[in-house]
Amino acid sequence: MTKTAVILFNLGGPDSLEAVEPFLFNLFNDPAIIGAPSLIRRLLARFISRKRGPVAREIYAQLGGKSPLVEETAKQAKALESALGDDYRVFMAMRYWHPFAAEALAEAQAWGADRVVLLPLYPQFSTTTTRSSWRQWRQLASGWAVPTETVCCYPDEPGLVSAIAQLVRDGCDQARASGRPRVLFSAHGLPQSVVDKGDPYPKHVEQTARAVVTQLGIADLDWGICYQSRVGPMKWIGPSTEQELERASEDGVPVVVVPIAFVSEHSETLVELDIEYRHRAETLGIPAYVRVPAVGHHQDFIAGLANLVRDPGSRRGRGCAGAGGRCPFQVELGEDR
Ligand SMILES: C=CC1=C(C)c2cc3[nH]c(cc4nc(cc5[nH]c(cc1n2)c(C)c5CCC(=O)O)C(CCC(=O)O)=C4C)c(C)c3C=C
Ligand SMILES: [Fe+2]
Ligand SMILES: [Fe+2]
Repeated sequence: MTKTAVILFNLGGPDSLEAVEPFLFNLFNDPAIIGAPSLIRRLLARFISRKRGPVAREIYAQLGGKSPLVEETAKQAKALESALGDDYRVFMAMRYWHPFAAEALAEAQAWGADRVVLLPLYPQFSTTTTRSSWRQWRQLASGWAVPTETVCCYPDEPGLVSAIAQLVRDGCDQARASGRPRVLFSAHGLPQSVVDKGDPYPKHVEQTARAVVTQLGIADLDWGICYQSRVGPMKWIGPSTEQELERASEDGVPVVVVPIAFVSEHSETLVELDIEYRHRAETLGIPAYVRVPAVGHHQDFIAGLANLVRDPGSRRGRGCAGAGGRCPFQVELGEDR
C-alpha cells in the first residue's frame, strides 16, 4: 500500500488576541507579500503589524478572540480523509500561524508517508498564496526524498462549482422576495502591482464565477465580480465590494453576496461580509442583503478535492495554461507533467 500524505495549504489565523500581531508580522514578512530585501522587509513587517494590530485585534475580538479558520480547515481535512480512505492522511499546513508547514512535515514523516500531494485550499492561484506556500514547503522538505506532486489551482473544478451553485441558488430564492437579485461574487483583493507582474488570480476568479453562472442556468441572471479586504495605501484591483453595493443601491436591487475565493468561514466572511458590508447595505437602503455561506465541507466540494488528490496530474478544472497547455508556475517549480 502506498501511504499518501495530503498537505492542505491555507493561510491560518490567530488563535488568541495575543497572537494577532505575530500572525500579522509573519504575513507581512513573507517575500510574496512584501518584495523588499530581508532586513528592510523585517523592519516594514514589524512597523505594519504594530500599526494594523489594534484594527485586526478588534476584528478577531468580534469572533470571540480568535480566527475560526483552523477549526474549519480541520473539518475539511477530516471530510477529505474519509472520502479518500485508509491509504491517505491529510495534514494542515498554515502559512502564517499554527499548525505551521514544519509541523505538517514532521507529522507526515512520522506517519511514514511515501508519497506527498500538495493541495492548496485556494481554488484560484496567486503568487501571494499558493506559490508562497509551495516555496516554503520546498525549503522545508528539501531533504525528504519522497515523490511530491502539486495541485496548482482548480478555479472551475466541477465539485467546487456545483457546491457554490447550490448555495447561490438558495441565496437567490431568499432574495427574490425583495426583487430581482444581483449576485455579487466577492473575492479577496490583490494589489494591482501583483497582477501587473503576471499573477493570474483575477482571471481565475472570473473563471470560477462564469462556471457557477453557467451551472446555475438562470436566464438573464444579473451578476458581477468584486474584491474585498483591502489593506494599506496601494492601488488594489477592483471594483471593490463597497462600490458594487453603492451601484446596487442606485439600481434598487437586492444583493446575494457570494464568497468566491474563500472556501471556509473566517474573519473576512464573518466580520467583513456579515457585519460591515451588511451594515453598509442597510445604510444604503439596499432592499435585501443575503450572504451565501462558504463551501466548507460541502460534499461536492470535498468530492472534487478528493478527485484532485487521486489524480494531481489531470487538467480537471485547472485555470492555467501557458505554452503547450503547461502551468507556468509548476514549470518554474520543476513539477509540470
Ligand atoms: C498585502 C496584503 C495582503 C495580500 C496580498 C493578501 C492576499 C490574499 N489573502 C487571502 C486570504 C486571506 N487573507 C486573510 C487575512 C489577511 N490578509 C491580509 C493581507 C493580504 N492578503 C491581512 C493583513 C490579513 C489579516 C486580517 C486583517 O488584518 O484584516 C485571511 C483570513 C485569516 C483569518 O481570519 O483567519 C484569508 C483567508 C487571499 C486568498 C489572498 C490573495 C489571493
Ligand atoms: Fe489576505
Ligand atoms: Fe497552474
